[in-house]
Amino acid sequence: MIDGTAGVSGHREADESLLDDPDALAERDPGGMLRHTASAGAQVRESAALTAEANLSALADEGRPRAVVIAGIGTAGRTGDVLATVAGPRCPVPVIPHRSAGVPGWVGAADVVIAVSASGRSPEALGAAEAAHRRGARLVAVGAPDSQLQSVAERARAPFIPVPRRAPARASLWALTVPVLLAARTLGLVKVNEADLAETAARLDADADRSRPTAESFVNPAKSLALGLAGSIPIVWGSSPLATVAARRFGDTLSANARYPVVTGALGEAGRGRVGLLDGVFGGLAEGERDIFADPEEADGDGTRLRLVLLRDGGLNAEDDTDEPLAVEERRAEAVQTLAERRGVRCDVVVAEGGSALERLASLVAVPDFASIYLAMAHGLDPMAVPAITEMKELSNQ
Ligand SMILES: O=P(O)(O)OC[C@H]1O[C@@H](O)[C@@H](O)[C@@H](O)[C@@H]1O
Repeated sequence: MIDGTAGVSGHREADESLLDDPDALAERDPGGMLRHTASAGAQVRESAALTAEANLSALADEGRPRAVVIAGIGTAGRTGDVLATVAGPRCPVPVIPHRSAGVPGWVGAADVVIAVSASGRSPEALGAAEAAHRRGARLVAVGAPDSQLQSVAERARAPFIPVPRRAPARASLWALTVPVLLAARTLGLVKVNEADLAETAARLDADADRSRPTAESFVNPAKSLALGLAGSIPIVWGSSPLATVAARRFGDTLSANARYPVVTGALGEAGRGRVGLLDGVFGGLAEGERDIFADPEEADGDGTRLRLVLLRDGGLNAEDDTDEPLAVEERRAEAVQTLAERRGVRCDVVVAEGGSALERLASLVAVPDFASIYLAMAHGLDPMAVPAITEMKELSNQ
């Protein structure tokens, strides 16, 4: 056990046996990150109900906006990426996630700003809500009830969707995402229907069940993904725009929960650049030097290696002429798997399931979310405590 300078303690080598010991898991997760993450399906249902109560109909009175800006940081910011991908390339107006304070200079009365903050107090979301109001843009706010964000929304006479704060922002992705999607639906920008929401919630429940702490590693997809990643540098690539949102989300949770460095991105882009990582000192070069007769279970003392996680969409974009043809995405995914295999870089593949874009996204997010928590716990790290983020906020006075 090592004690870090910030009071975080853990061990460098992952201890596999911890993951199959429910008491040890409970002890290492005092804040209940596993429980919060397992509530994803419930978050979808609850947020759908809360959004219905908030009555967004006035939002549509002025018709279709020129553009929609989703303002927020961290997980709140990811909701903008989710909306952009679910709206897809056929969306009639630009959907623009915005992560810095204020709003882009061009935002005006013809636009809609959706300000999102789990705590209801991030300077980015508050600044955007205030700027939207000043400029006469339509505003929708999503976040903690009785927060500063709610006050700004009330002052602006803008709809506010209260999302109860039960967990850290990163374990509230679904609670924050659903109001954003439903606001966009009211504006006529996405086709998310009640069945899509119900099926997405059911998918999240089923994946939470497969990933539950009492399911042992050999049948638990999240535990086996975590153990595969242990001690490696994860490279997470998404085969499509939708899968890339899931890849970036896995980057967020691997960094914050497991405190692993991680490279994430779109496979299309990586294939023209970052795929070169597979040849480097953490990739093919390291694998080439490995003694093929060595016991793979032996402690991995001879260097850190890459581990590729490929999130494959295989979605329903065949008829979508403005999106990349499915066949290209599929060929690229096969190609990178071959490349990794030739270099001895191990690769995990998660394949999306489900009919709607939202459900497919859920199927690529759920198991990796749990894996990031199990990876933290295999190292004896409390997945909830993030002293570096708190310290950063204090030092930068935010
Ligand atoms: O959603 P809010 O509360 O604005 O927080 C936005 C982000 O803030 C950061 O400091 C972290 O806490 C992130 O996990 C979070 O997503």
